[in-house]
Amino acid sequence: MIFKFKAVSQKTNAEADEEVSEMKKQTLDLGNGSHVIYIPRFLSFDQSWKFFDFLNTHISWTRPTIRVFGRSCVQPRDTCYVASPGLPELIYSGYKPRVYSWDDYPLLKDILDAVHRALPGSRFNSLLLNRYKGGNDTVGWHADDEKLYGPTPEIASVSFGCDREFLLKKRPEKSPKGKGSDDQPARKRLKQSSHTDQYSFNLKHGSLLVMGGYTQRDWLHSVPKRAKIEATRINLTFRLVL
Ligand SMILES: O=C(O)CCC(=O)C(=O)O
Ligand SMILES: [Fe+2]
Repeated sequence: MIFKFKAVSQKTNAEADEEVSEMKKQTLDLGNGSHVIYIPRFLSFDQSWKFFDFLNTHISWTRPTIRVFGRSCVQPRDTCYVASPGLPELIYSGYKPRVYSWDDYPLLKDILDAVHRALPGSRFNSLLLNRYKGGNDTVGWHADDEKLYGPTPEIASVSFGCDREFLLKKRPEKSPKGKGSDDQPARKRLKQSSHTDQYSFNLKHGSLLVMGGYTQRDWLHSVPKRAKIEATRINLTFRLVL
């Protein structure tokens, strides 16, 4: 069944429930209390292009200098940060983004409302936007495990524009001293870390991906470079700052 995103307006609870139940939802249990939900057609194709055009043109994008492994470098993607007033400040990779308000971009509030309707019981109050202007733009392996999100952050990621691959890989397990996996033969280690330790999603235009439970503690994610891609992708990650 296909989820159709109609006008962004107030809906009755019954209408909202119907919308959510019409969406094709795939859940992936990553084990040990981590999971991912993927809804490929969260927003309709046409509506999503309207959102893309608006965001591409009107968001106040910046490409900041960040610090990675002790070195300064230009972040390989554009970014913008929106949050409700009075929340603790976000700092990542030594960079403290300027905070825009939801009132600066009412359309983002509409997308937030649609996310809330799709995920009853979840709440988000901040949003990190990323724009990848072609396949050289990327986000390296990381977890969104900043303290301000608490121990089990839920992150709702909406994508527009060009499809990009999104990878999830298990963090290497910390082994107790002296009993590390280094003691095992290489062949056995390889076997153990082979199958379900990495997943790939092709994040489609108008899709919603949700990372929940302990995903930020136990897994890393990335959007790798893709030399042949020239088109732009915009990604919105909604988060709850506690
Ligand atoms: O672009 C994406 O799909 C992921 C972005 C991301 O991981 C982040 O902003 O922390
Ligand atoms: Fe992330």
